[in-house]
Amino acid sequence: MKLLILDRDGVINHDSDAYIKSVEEWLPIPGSIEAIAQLSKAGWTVAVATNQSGIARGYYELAVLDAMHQRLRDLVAEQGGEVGLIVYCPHGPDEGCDCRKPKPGMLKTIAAHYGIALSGVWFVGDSLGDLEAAKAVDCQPVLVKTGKGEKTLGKTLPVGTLIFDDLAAIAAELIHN
Ligand SMILES: O=P(O)(O)OC[C@@H](O)[C@H]1O[C@@H](OP(=O)(O)O)[C@@H](O)[C@@H](O)[C@@H]1O
Ligand SMILES: [Mg+2]
Ligand SMILES: [Zn+2]
Repeated sequence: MKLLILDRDGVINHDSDAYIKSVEEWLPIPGSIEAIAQLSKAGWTVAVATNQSGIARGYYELAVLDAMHQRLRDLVAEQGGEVGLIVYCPHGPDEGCDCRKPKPGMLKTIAAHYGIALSGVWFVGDSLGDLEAAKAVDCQPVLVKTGKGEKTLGKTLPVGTLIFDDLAAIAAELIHN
C-alpha cells in the first residue's frame, strides 16, 4: 500500500507558538487540503501523527482536538478525498510517554494499524523532532518549509532528509513520479 504520514501543525495547517487551541484557529495551509485529496484519489493512504501537548497543558480539550480533525476530514472529503488514521500524543514533554515525537511511537501505531513496515515510508514534518522520529524507525524524513520548517532548516538534519517547499509540492512529486 502507498502510505504517507504527515505531521499536522505547520504541515497541514498553520502553526502558532501560542498553540492551535480551537477549530477557528485551525487554518489550512494553502494547497494542503487539495494535496491530501489528490494523494488520496491517487491511491495514497494519508495518515497523521501529531504532538498535542496543549491537551496536557490545559489549553484545549480532547473534544476540541476531535473537532479540528473532523474539520480536516470534512474539508478533504469536499475535495473527494479522505484522511486515514490520525494519531496524537496528548502528553506533556515531562510525562515520559512513548508517543511524543521525537519518539516514534505514533509512527509505530500507524504501521501496526495498517499492518505494514515503516521502512522507507515518507514522514513529512516541519520540526526536527518529526525528522528524528522518522529516522528512528527507518522512515524517510521529509522536511517542509512551512510552519517551523524554515527554522528547522538551520539545524543539523538527519542524513538523507528530503526538503520540499510545502505539502502541495510533495503531492506533485508523489503523484507524478
Ligand atoms: O507539529 P505537531 O506535532 O502537529 O504539533 C505541534 C503542536 O502540538 C505544538 O507543539 C508545541 O511544542 P511543545 O509540545 O510545547 O514542545 C509548540 O511547538 C507549538 O507551537 C505547536 O503548536
Ligand atoms: Mg509540526
Ligand atoms: Zn504521548
